[in-house]
Amino acid sequence: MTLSLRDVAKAFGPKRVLDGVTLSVGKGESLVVIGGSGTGKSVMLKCILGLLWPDAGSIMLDGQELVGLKGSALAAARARFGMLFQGGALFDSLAVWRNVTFALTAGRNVRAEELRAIAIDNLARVGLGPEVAELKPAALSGGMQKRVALARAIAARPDIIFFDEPTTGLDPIMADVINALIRDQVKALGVTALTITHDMASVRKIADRVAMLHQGRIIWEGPVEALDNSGNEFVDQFVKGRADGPIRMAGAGGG
Ligand SMILES: Nc1ncnc2c1ncn2[C@@H]1O[C@H](COP(=O)(O)OP(=O)(O)OP(=O)(O)O)[C@@H](O)[C@H]1O
Repeated sequence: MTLSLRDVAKAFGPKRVLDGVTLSVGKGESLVVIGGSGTGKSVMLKCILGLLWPDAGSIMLDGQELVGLKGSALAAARARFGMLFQGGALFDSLAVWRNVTFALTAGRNVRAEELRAIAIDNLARVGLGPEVAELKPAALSGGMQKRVALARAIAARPDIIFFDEPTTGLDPIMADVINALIRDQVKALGVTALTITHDMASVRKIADRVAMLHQGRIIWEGPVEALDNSGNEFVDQFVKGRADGPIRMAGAGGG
């Protein structure tokens, strides 16, 4: 599946958050969008998911315009999406296997034993044993919850998966494990992936290609190998995590 944004704009009152975002992700490709806090990464993702409507521009999914879709047409497009949210967003009252297969039951009558088997298969893909299937999310560590959330994101075999800050709240070692699982599963399933993050370790591990959002536009994009020699001073400052440079953050001090 190919996803392409063209001149996408979104403002909240006088505040222009997206100011003409143009970006594509090709079939089977893993694209990571980086950018500082408040640069509009989440707003961009919400526009793609149909949770916000852009003021202008086009978002095409395999040649179909998503902007303006409603009702069953929007639901059909979304059925091709998988998502891993920042907090994992598991349902506390449901056993892990119910969480993993949640999207598979929508409007269909599938036998519990069949769902449990699908859950166990997808849990194995993220390194979790079948005993985890019966537990409630609250009984799991943060790292295990992320694994379950990843199992859920892949269980419906979506055409494209969106990862929203997939390593938030994890220690660096667990973050590396999750990043490796994401990369391996995305490649194994041949799924298209779009990730938003400011975690450079994630970027280096899961990106084929990187795009940087700054002041409402994509100011640089290139293969992950080019990140350290981008020739772009904004990218350079971000990648190296320097307070000093062309990017001025509110509250960061300096001039
Ligand atoms: N519904 C809304 N109404 C008004 N302003 C909004 C709304 N949603 C987002 N914004 C503003 O848009 C800007 C971009 O927010 P967004 O959450 O997309 O940033 P981000 O790049 O995802 O940041 P972070 O990395 O910190 O999550 C912020 O200034 C935010 O306050």
